[in-house]
Parts: sequence; C-alpha cells; structure tokens
Amino acid sequence: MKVRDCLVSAPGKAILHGEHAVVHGKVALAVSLNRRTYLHLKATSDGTVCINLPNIDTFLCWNLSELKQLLEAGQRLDFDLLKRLRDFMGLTNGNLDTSNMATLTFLYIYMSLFGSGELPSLKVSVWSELPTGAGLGSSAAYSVCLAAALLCASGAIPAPLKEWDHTCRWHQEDLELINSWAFQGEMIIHGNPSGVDNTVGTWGGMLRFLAGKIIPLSRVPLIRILLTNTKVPRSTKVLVARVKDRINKFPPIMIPVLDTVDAVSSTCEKVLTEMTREPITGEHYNTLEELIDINQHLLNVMGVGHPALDMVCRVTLAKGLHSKLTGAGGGGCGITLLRPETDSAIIQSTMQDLKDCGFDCWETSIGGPGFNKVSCFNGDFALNRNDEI
Ligand SMILES: Nc1ncnc2c1ncn2[C@@H]1O[C@H](COP(=O)(O)OP(=O)(O)OP(=O)(O)O)[C@@H](O)[C@H]1O
Ligand SMILES: C[C@@](O)(CCO)CC(=O)[O-]
Ligand SMILES: [Mg+2]
Repeated sequence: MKVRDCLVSAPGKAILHGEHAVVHGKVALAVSLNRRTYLHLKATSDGTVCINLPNIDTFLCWNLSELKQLLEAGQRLDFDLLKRLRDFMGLTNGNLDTSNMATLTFLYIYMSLFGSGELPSLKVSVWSELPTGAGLGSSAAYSVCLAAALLCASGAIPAPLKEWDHTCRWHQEDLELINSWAFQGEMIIHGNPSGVDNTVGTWGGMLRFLAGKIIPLSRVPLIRILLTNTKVPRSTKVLVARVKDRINKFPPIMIPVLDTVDAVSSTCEKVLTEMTREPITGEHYNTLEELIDINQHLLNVMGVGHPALDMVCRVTLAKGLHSKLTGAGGGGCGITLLRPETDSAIIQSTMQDLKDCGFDCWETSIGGPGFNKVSCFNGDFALNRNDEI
C-alpha cells in the first residue's frame, strides 16, 4: 500500500477553569498554547512499522507479519483489538507506564485505520516542546498528531488544502474525524477523558467545552500568563479516577463543588466577553484573580492539589499575582495571571523565585494557532503536495 509521508503538528493547551468538573458534564474554558508536538511519518519498505518517541525514550519496531496475526478478518476495531494489543505487548492493566500507553495508542490507531487492508511499512517519529505528563495536554497533542498523520497516510482524509498564504487547512469534517480518533487515543491514555484536550489540540484557539459541545470563543482579550512546571510527575488517568472516587464517596459534598466550578467557568467567560466589549479595567482583572483563587481551593477540595502547587500560589501571591493549577493537577503545571500593568521587574523576580524552587517557568500569552498541517512531502522534494508516493 502506498502511504503519504507527512509532517504534522498540534498545540498543547492550558485550562483556565473547569478541569475535572468537565469530565462530569460541567463547563471548561481551554486555550491552545504556542508550544506544540510534531510528528513525521515516513513510508518505508522493510516490512516493519517503527516508532521513535525521544521525549519518552521509546524506540520500537515490529514486523508487519507479527502485527497482522492480531487482526481478525472483517472485524470492526474496538476494545477487543485493544485487549489483543495489550496481550501482544505483555501488558497487564496496572502496567500502563508512559512508554506503554504511548505505544498502545499508536498501535491501536495504526491497526484500526489500516487493519482492513494491507498494513504499510512506516516509521513515525514524534517530538514535542511540551513537558510530558505536566497538565499542558501532551497526551492530546500526541493523539491528535497520530490521528491526523495516520488518517492522512491511510487516505481516510485527503491532504489538506493549500491556502493562499502557504498554510494548509483541512475541511471541518476531516477535523472532526481527526478529533474523534484523537479522542480514542485519549481514552487509552486517560481512561475517561472529557474530550476537551483533544478538541483544543485539533481546533486550537480558546473554547468553551460542555459535554462534547464546543463553542469557540473568537473574541477574547489577549491575556499574559506565567506557566510554571513544578516537575512533580503525575498521571491524568490516576487523578481523574481519584476525583471520581471522591464524588462516589461524598456525592452531597462533591456535586455542589462541581456545580461551583461550573459557575466559576461561566463567570470567567462572561468577564472575558465584557473585556472585549468595553474598556478593560482593573476591576475585570480583580474578578479574574478572585476566580482563580476560588477555583484553586475547589481543586484542592477535589483532592488534586499538591504542596508544589501550593508553593507556586504562595510564591506568586507574595508578588501580588494569582495562580491555580492547570490540567489534571497533582503536580505538573500552574498558571499565573499577569495584569497589563504588572511591571516587568516584578515578572522577572517572580520567575526567578519560582526557578529557585526548582520549577521551570516561562511567560506566554494565550490564544495562538490551532492544528496545522505543516507540510506534505512528495519523496524528498515538494512541500504541500497531494501526490501519493
Ligand atoms: N511527546 C510524546 N511522545 C510520546 N508520548 C507522549 C508524548 N507526550 C505525551 N505522551 C503520552 O501521554 C502521556 C501523558 O499524558 P497525561 O494525560 O498523563 O499528561 P498531559 O496530557 O501532559 O497532562 P493533562 O492531561 O493534564 O493535560 C505520557 O505518559 C505518554 O504516554
Ligand atoms: C483533568 C481533565 O479535566 C483535564 C486534563 O487536561 C481531564 C479531562 O477533561 O479529560
Ligand atoms: Mg493528557
């Protein structure tokens, strides 16, 4: 089978409000970041499929003949395939570490998309500017890249259309297909994802997400933030399961907490909208800061805080800045709101204080391009061509 070589990329994300609550049907506000994951897919002819995942030290190859034995003719690909793949990889349920989850996700999407025909020989390399497992949607960016590249290589979606300014775009229905396969990747990595992360990874920009419904927030003010990676490792799957256990244990206590987070997200959305319609005032920023503080406490109540995240809040508050965790929590990253008038000397000294705690810290603004097909190669030559090799 002929497959198209391609290079794709997808952005990471930050959640402003609504992490965890979104898994239980509440609103989340999420935004793409200007740090991305990249995937290069190359057709080969040696009868193997190989993955190079340098961020997680994973370099594996399989013979196509071995993989073919896992496919049952005519069968729809589903959790039976997942089970066969787990057995093939020698995995038990408790054995889903970083490398195994990434590998299983790749094999599942690859086998699902190519399983009804001939398995192609190819090499897939993925590298990322996002910290792995730190709350910035690294799993979703990985899944979106896999879905886009493998769908494109399989011919299930066409190569994206070239635009006048040398960028490429897929049609809405192609993006929906990418998003749905990326969601399956997230299911393997997260267990019970809401879909918000893969949706931001696919469409980019800022959006409101509620029970699978996406409302792009096209008019939002540019907001500067600090992102701080505490470097405390954690797994979204474990944290999502922890919150679920707490909800099951204390429904009358936890359900109102989820409702309150929902109200925080909606109030934040309202303020952001106001900020685009009227002159931005200090009062707008005061409200955004209060919402950040409230939500951070609620996330602690859900059991997804961490002493390192408390430290981020304390260190930044000492400089008058407000922070909350972002993503699944339990470690990983926090976001800090920067006011327009915040002096650059304050920002620099806050960043230094955070670095002195052993954290990584960088300034960014939120928004940014969504998913983009970076380029399509024809052999070693032409960029952005639809030709098959
Ligand atoms: N660059 C990458 N290469 C290969 N696998 C990756 C890469 N980035 C992420 N992954 C996969 O995603 C997993 C991390 O997902 P996890 O959902 O726990 O964290 P996250 O997505 O960074 O944070 P959050 O879900 O809170 O935004 C890793 O264990 C790995 O399996
Ligand atoms: C914790 C969570 O709400 C966000 C992780 O970035 C999980 C999800 O929505 O799938
Ligand atoms: Mg994730």
